[in-house]
Amino acid sequence: MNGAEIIDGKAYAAGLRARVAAAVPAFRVAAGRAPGLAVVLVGEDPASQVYVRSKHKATVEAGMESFEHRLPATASEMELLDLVERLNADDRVDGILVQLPLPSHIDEKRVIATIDPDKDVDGFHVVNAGRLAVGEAGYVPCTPLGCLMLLKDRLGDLSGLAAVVIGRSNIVGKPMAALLLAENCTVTVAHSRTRDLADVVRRADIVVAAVGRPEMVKGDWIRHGATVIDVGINRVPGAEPGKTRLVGDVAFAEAAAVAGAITPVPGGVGPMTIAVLLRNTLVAAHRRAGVALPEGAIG
Ligand SMILES: Nc1nc2c(c(=O)[nH]1)N[C@@H](CN(C=O)c1ccc(C(=O)N[C@@H](CCC(=O)O)C(=O)O)cc1)CN2
Repeated sequence: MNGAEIIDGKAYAAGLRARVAAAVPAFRVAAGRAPGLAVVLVGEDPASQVYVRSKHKATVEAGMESFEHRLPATASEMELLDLVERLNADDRVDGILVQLPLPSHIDEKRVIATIDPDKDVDGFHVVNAGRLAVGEAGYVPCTPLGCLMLLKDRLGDLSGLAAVVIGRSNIVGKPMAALLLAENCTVTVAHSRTRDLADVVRRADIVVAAVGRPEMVKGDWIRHGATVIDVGINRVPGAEPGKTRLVGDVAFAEAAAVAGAITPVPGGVGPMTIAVLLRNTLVAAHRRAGVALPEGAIG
């Protein structure tokens, strides 16, 4: 029996995008310009092209200015670094995002390190990772911040809850753990070397799965009533030859039978990524222009 509440990330993301859009006109009046987001795509990765197009559309729909830069897959690291430096110096640009993954000849760390931390709306720069670790205001990576918003929307106060984050990437696992710790959860970060992973997960009130392995987390790993956030987006062969379908890192049907609430894939965490990007860009625009963002404007 499927007993879990299905957490509708698509609906929550639509609400957040509407709140961001509603706050833009007041910023335009106060600053005399729109918030600006620059997105850089290197190469022709099909999924990245879709995400960058969606970011442009969402930015324009929110009333912000979108600066899209596309470089060929053959672009040198130096060309990309020069572009990032130009965006750092451009006053119309509040947020800079370099779409990942980058072609293998480009050093991702070097590119991220070149972005001005105060325009780093992806929250990937070590300065922002450090700010998050010590509880200072900065920019938090969009996917984990989106997960936290969904958790707080369902559970309210997270204090004292046992949370397990499966995966320790710099982009999701580590910032997710820092965010949950800041909410006074007791946090365990599990990974490929964790022993008795199923038992570790069974103790959790909150499970965040971010490993990138299709349906790895089984239903009998989930504690009755737990809240399950599935960050995985894995394309696997579909029922018909030549077709594919998306699945998460959690075996959805099994887990939904025991969980209290669970995010679906698609339609769970994924749509939050772009909504939080707009939220971070709005925050960056206010900070850079020295304009106060009204309390509670974007939740
Ligand atoms: N610089 C960055 N690069 C990448 C990031 C990022 O946050 N910053 N995240 C991902 C890709 N991504 C945004 O860039 C992203 C991934 C997924 C979705 C989404 O809405 N997914 C849908 C399903 C989409 C589909 O059908 O394929 C869902 O889960 O419902 C949005 C954005 C890597 N790169």
